[in-house]
Amino acid sequence: MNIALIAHDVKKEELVNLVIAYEKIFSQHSLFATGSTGQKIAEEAKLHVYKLKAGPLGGDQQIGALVAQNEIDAVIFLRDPLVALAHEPDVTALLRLCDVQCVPVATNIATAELLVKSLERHDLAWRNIVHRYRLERRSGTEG
Ligand SMILES: O=C(CO)COP(=O)(O)O
Repeated sequence: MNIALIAHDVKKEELVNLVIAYEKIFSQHSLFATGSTGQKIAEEAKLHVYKLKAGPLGGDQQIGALVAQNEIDAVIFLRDPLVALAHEPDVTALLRLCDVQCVPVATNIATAELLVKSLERHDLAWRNIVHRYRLERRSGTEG
């Protein structure tokens, strides 16, 4: 599965701790992250992360583009709920696209932990079936 990890500054430590605590599970998936979040996870959790741009410089939108292509299977986005950010529209757009594509998204640590445990139980395997079905339909219409 392709998992997107994003955290605002006050939540970065929390996200890194989650990744370290569930390193065994996260190491079985491909991780994508906005710039500074990805940097911190790579350094502290020692896992490979595909790093996109920093959130305020378009990283949220890049993750959103992957979600729109249905290339992300789950998003953990620990937001700072107490401040308004200059790139708030990007955050809202990303969450909207998750709803459009029915991508599971966790915005706090409690839900994030449930999502990680569901990865372990392969609860998201249905997404592979959907991917395969779409690919087959696409190749069927091309041929
Ligand atoms: O701002 C962010 C998400 O909106 C996070 O971006 P960084 O991971 O680059 O700090």
